Amino acid sequence: MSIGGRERFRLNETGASGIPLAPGGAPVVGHLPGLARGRAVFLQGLRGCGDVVEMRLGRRSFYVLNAPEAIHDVLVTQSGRFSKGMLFDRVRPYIGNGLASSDGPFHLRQRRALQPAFHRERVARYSEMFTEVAGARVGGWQAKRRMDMSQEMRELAVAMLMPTLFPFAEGSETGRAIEDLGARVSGDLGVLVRGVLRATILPPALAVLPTPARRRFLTSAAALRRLAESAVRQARGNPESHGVLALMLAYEGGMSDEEACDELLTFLVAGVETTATTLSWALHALARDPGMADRMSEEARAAEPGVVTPAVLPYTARFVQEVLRLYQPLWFMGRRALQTVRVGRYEIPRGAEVVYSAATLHRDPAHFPDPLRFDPDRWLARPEKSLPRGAYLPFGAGNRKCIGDGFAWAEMLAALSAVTRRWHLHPAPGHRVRAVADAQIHPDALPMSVTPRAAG
Ligand code: HEM
Repeated sequence: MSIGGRERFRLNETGASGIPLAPGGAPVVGHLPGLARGRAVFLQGLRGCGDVVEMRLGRRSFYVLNAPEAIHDVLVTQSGRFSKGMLFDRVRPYIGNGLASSDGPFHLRQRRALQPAFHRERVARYSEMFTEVAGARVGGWQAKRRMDMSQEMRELAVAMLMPTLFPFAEGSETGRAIEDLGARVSGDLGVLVRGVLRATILPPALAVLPTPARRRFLTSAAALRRLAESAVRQARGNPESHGVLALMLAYEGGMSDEEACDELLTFLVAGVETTATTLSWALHALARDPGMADRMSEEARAAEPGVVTPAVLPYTARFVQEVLRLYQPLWFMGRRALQTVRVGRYEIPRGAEVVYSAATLHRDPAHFPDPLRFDPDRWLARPEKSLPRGAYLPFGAGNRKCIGDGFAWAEMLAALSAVTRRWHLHPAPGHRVRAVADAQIHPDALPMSVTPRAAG
C-alpha cells in the first residue's frame, strides 16, 4: 500500500533565505491547497527538492528537512537552539504543559522526574501485565465475527496503558474500574487527537469556529482533564497507590496537581493512538501475508508466556521494526528555531518553524532499497545500526526522543504474540484499506474476522 506516489516536483525558485522553495505555491494560501489535498503525499513529493525546502502555509514559511543529516542536526546536535514550536503551542491549551509540549529547564526537570517510570526493569515488569491484558482481550474475540481492528487496537492500547498510569490499589474492583474508564477514554482520545490536528493546521480564526467537530473535541478534552484531575486527587489521598502517577507525586520536590494532570493527559495523548495505529498497520500487514503470521505464531508459541522481548521474539521484533518503517504513523514533526541556525549549507531564520516527516524519510530508496516492499528481513541484511544517523526515526531522537519507546515495544510485542498465538486473520472481503493522514497516518478502516489456529 502506498500513501505517496513517487512524484517529484521540479524546482524553479528559492526563497529569501536561499533555501529552495517548494513549487506549486499559490498567492496568499501558498502550499496549503497541496498539503490539504494529500498531506503525507505532499511532503513525500518534496523529498527530491533538496535537503531543506521552504513551503508556505498562508503567509508563514515552514522549512521542510529532507536530509537525514539535517534532521539529526536539528533534533540532536543543535537541539538546544530549537523549541517544540507551533504544533505544541496549539496543543498546549488542551493537554497542558506536559513532557511533550514543554520546553527548556521545565522540560528537563519533568523528564528527569518521569524517566524512572520508563526504566528497562520497570518496563519488563509492565510487559508481564501487557501479556495478561492482551491475552484476555484477544482471547475473548469470537471466531468469524466481523471486527473493526483499528477500534480493537485502540481499546487494547488503552487497556494496557491505563493500569500503569492510574493509582488503583491492586485487586478488588481494579480491573472493572479500569475497563470502564478505558472504554470512555478510548472514544474521547480519538476525538481529541483529531481535533488537535485541526487546531494545528487551520488558521487560528478557523480553528475555533464552533463546528460540531470542534464541540466534540472540547467536550472530550474536558472529559479527559476531569478524569486526570480525579486520578490525581485519588493518588494524593492514597499512600498505597502505585503506577506512574504515584511516582510523579513522590518525585523529590514534588509535582503540583496541575503538572501531574498535564503529564497524565500527555501520556494518554502521546501513548495510545501511536501504539494503536502501529498495531493496526501490523495486523493489516499480517492479514495480507499469512506466511509472516505463521512465522510469528511459531515464535510466540515457542516462547515462555509473558516473556516478550526482541531477544526472545526476533522475527516479531523485525516485523515491528518494518511496520514502524513502512507504516510510520507520524507524518510530520516540528521544531522552532530560537535563533538563526545554520543547518547544512542553509541558514534557518530565528523564529522559523522546521518540519520533518519520518514517514517520508522511511521510504527513501537511498537507505531502504525497494522502499514500498514490506520485508521484515531487510533488517537482517541492513541492521538499524548500519544506517546513517537520522535515516530511521520512528521514535524521534535527541533530548525529545519518545520516553515511551521501550514501553511501546513491550506493548506491541505482547499484543502481536497474543494475536498470532491464537488466531488467523482474514481481511473483510471487498474492503480495500486506504491510508488516511489526519493526526497520524492510519488505515481508513480495518474490518477483519479471525479463525482459531490449531492448538499447538
Ligand atoms: C508506536 C508507538 C509510539 C510512537 C511511534 C511514538 C513516537 C514518538 C515520537 C516521534 C516522539 C518525539 C516527538 C518530537 O520529537 O517532537 C515521541 C515523544 C513522546 N512520546 Fe512517544 N511514541 C509512541 C509511544 C509512546 C508511548 C506508549 C508513550 C507513553 C506511555 C509515549 C510518550 C511520549 C512522550 C511523553 C513524548 C514526549 C517526550 C519528550 O519530549 O521528552 N509515546 N513519541
